[in-house]
Amino acid sequence: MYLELKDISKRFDNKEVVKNLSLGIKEGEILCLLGASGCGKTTTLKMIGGFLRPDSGEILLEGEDISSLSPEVRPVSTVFQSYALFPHMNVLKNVMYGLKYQGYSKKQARQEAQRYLELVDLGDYQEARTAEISGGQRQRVALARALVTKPKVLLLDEPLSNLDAALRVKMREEIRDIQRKFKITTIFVTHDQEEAMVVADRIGIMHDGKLTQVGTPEEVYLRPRDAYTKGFLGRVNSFLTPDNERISCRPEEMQFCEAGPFHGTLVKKEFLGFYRLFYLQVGEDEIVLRGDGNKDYKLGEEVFFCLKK
Ligand SMILES: Nc1ncnc2c1ncn2[C@@H]1O[C@H](COP(=O)(O)OP(=O)(O)OP(=O)(O)O)[C@@H](O)[C@H]1O
Repeated sequence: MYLELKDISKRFDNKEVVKNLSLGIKEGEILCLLGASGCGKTTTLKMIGGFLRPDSGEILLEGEDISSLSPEVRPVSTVFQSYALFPHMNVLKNVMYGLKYQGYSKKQARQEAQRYLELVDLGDYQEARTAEISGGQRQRVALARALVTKPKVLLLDEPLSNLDAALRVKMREEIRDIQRKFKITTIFVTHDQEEAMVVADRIGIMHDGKLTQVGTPEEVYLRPRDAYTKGFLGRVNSFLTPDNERISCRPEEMQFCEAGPFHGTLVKKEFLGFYRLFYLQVGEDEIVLRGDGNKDYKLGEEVFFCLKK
């Protein structure tokens, strides 16, 4: 493995936040760490970036232990949620700043920063102040500043969380394109499962300081190893049959069937264009079924459903 976390742990006060976590990242891949708020994603990323020291365990990059290197000399660049750009500097200076400790002459640093701004399609914005450009452009400046140092690993901590919904969708594709263009080994932290599915080569699901599963988006969604992973990634419908048997399955494994054998009361519905979501109360449980855009049911109606064969 290119980057290896070996049994790393981190505790704050009396709370163990990362617990004997081991993970291997392949060269050139983009791995998403996905998990609910507080599960330890950012702490893990900070240990890889050098901003926190693990209490135990090793971090190996190409076989060498980098755990004791400070962030400035570690061949790892981090883009934080806030981007941490300097508002008093223009775009070019912000990117040049990344090269400050790398022994470049001013002229070389300028040329290199310009080259990277071209690569992220911001060649025309060198003189702009960061306050004058859009959120998506600021994101690309932060990426250029991180990449200009030619790190071996790029760390992205919830990089899209400050953008509005439409821009998030656009930028996640751009990040993916930039990552491919630079073939840079990347770890991307998010709590948004759709974002992880779209961006990642592999996803590591984190829960309570541990990894529950690591695999391709298809593997973790279609073959979740435990109930937490299954419930976290996508939705699980769980309900009691008239024979008191509990059935748990994905919404896409169920359909409306006039003949039953199951039924529930329609309590909520959402029209989403080419499909609708119908929420049914089944005893104490609420489940959701997807119907096509044409077929509608009335609120309060008793509707029948079955499991797909
Ligand atoms: N410097 C610190 N001192 C004390 N506790 C901390 C510190 N940093 C993080 N924690 C705690 O560690 C736990 C994990 O935090 P972390 O930021 O790693 O989670 P996360 O999965 O990234 O969550 P989020 O998605 O909300 O950022 C939380 O309970 C948090 O309060």
